[in-house]
Amino acid sequence: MTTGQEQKKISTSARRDRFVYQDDELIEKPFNWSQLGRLFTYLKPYRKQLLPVILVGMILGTLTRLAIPAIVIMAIDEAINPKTGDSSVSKLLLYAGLMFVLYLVQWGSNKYRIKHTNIIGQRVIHDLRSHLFSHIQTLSFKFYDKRPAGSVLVRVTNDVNALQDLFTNGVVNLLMDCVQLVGIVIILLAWNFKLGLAVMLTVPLMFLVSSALRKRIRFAWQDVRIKQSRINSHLNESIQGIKVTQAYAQEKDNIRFFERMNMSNIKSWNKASALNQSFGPIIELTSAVGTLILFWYGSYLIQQDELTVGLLVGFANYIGNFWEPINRLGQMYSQLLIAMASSERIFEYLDERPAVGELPAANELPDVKGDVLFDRIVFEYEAGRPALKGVTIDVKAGQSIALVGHTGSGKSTIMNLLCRFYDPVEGRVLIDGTDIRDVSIESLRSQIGIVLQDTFIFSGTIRDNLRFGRLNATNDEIVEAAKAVHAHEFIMNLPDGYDTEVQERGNVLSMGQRQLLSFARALLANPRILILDEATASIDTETELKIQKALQTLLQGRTSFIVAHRLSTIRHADSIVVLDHGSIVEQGSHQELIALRGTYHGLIEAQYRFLSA
Ligand SMILES: Nc1ncnc2c1ncn2[C@@H]1O[C@H](COP(=O)(O)OP(=O)(O)OP(=O)(O)O)[C@@H](O)[C@H]1O
Repeated sequence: MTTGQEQKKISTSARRDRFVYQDDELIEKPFNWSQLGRLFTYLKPYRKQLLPVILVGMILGTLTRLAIPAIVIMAIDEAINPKTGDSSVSKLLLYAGLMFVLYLVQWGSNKYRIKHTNIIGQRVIHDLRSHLFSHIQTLSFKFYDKRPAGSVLVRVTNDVNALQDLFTNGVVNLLMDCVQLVGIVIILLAWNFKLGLAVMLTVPLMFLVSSALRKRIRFAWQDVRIKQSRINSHLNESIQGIKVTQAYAQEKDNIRFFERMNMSNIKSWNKASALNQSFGPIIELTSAVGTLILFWYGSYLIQQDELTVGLLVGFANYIGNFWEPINRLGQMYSQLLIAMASSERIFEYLDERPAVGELPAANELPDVKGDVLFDRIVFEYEAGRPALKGVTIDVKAGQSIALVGHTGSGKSTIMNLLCRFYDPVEGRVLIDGTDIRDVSIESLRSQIGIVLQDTFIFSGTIRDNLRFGRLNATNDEIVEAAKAVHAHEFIMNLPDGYDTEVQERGNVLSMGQRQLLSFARALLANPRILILDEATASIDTETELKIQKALQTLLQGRTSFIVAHRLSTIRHADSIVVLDHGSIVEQGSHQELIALRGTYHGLIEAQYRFLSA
């Protein structure tokens, strides 16, 4: 089946399913040598450590391995069955002693090689994983918008792991086997050209047969990676969405879906593994034919006096050593194919540039006063679907601006642009007259505090989570910030107060408590510009009243943007911007907009009707 057909099959079957994971597709590319070269650049920092491994482990190991059959030949032809003179026990003992020393050297060099290639290999894997992780940390929201978290996870874990074998012993074994093969070929041809050529007749035949297999093996392993990636994506989603799944009693359906994915993964793995194993019999067959030729033609040459018995035994010995590396090279090739499939996926991420880039000469944004201008902003997440259509908002330092409008009208998008999570397609965002694209992202974001709709609580203590706002905040400052937003009380009621451990996403905390924590976090950061996105949506009326006061302190002297559905919370804003389908339809104070009796008035009325219904 062609790759195109396979791709089509995968995407149509995915579309029929309830969950769709389509980010990974089979990639049809020829074996990519430059990619292999790129992979090996990770070995560069370890050149110095590699040199002794190559010299001692590889060359010494290979030389001794090649020398042993030569000693056997000498022992037979000179000590056991010499053409002239009698057999000699002392000579035999000498050769036996020599062989013992060679075996000892071989054992030592192997031990040294295995130990050091493992150490270097693990370091390379560590470097690659760190590089990948730090790279994806810098990628923009746009990158994450398109990919399920599980799929990103697989690349940093499974795909990097898949390179482990290659780097721990693969590379060195590959080189050793190549050197050994070349050595054997030269020795055999030099000893007896005709016999050497005859026993190697089967090699081209073997390559011909196995090359047909290679492409299929590469695709098969790529397919396995894709299946695993989908399993991880689904697993991640299932864990994140377990509450919704259980609330809608969809567990059985989820289990069935997972089972199908799991089964399909096994099938792919079995297929790839079977293809892999088909290398073995090909090698065995060619090896058997080669040995047959050796003894048949070899005995003929002995009869013709062109070969000694010792040389025939030596040939047999070398031939055994000849197929062994070829067999390993075959396995190594499969290993290489697995590694190529994974590295393709790793490099795809490493080549991804942040959609929001930084100019090479980006300056630090100086301490800001807080003037913000959104200047004729046009923005679209996906080409052709504008989320903002020419929005201009002029905010003076210290003002509070409320953004209201129907769901999907573009409120959060405006805030995303202020933080440079995305860049506008047209127009610019200025802070104190400076285009935010001209300054470093870190200096920009460090001066903006955000309380997002989805408050993320990291694994760690409450104190650590608060300190996320400002890493060098003292314990007293943390408590002060928590008190200011009325979080102190509930924190002190937790089993270990500020030292209570919370888990990822803060499951032990209520939504309201999580929001209070993120208020305190923002307060600690003490930014000149503050964004509260739906900040009060999950807080009960009593708590809301409490924090209204705290918010006033929090907002004082800062430029603030409040995105809120609860219109009661934004009454006191200096200006209210009403958005509709990505455009500003009204702007003014609460009183002015009420008097206008337009969209804002309609929103207030609707909310009032809803509350009193
Ligand atoms: N990551 C995204 N990728 C593609 N489209 C998006 C993305 N985020 C938002 N949109 C689209 O952009 C438009 C504006 O979304 P935005 O989140 O700014 O609305 P909002 O006014 O904040 O809505 P809400 O009040 O529901 O939070 C919507 O049509 C939405 O579907």
